Amino acid sequence: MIEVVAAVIKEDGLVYCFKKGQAKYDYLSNKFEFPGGKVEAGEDHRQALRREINEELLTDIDVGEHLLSVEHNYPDFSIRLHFYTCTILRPIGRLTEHTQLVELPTEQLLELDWLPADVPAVNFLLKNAIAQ
Ligand SMILES: Nc1nc2c([nH]c(=O)n2[C@@H]2O[C@H](COP(=O)(O)OP(=O)(O)OP(=O)(O)O)[C@@H](O)[C@H]2O)c(=O)[nH]1
Repeated sequence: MIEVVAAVIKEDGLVYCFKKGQAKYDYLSNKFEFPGGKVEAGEDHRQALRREINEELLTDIDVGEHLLSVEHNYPDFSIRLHFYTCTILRPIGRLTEHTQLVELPTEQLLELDWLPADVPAVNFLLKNAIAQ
């Protein structure tokens, strides 16, 4: 099981959604996801998330509360994906790994084509937004 961390960044009521480019497997390519990546040996989740955001968005974040964790089996590998709310500390420098950034109100998130493992997280955000 691969441990992966992902950042749910919300700014002025909008959620930051990132489109992947071409990936190793077609079923991962060009889908939307939350920025982040694999936890490396010796790192805790928050360290991993800050490192990944430094690399992918060329900026810094504060990692806030843990939202949920989900397990997903892709045809070729399995991940455990941990979502955290994050606050961005300065503007995004540049996208080094994604082809597009879309900022959407929570209610519109399901309009995007998400990685399958992210759909439970999007539903969680929706449910919480409605509950507020
Ligand atoms: N960062 C991130 N990865 C996700 C999400 N949902 C999801 O299924 N994943 C998958 O979890 C793995 C994350 O590892 P990674 O981001 O370090 O992957 P990588 O750079 O090696 O990319 P690659 O495996 O496509 O070459 C990828 O296989 C990615 O497709 C998500 O919301 N954020």
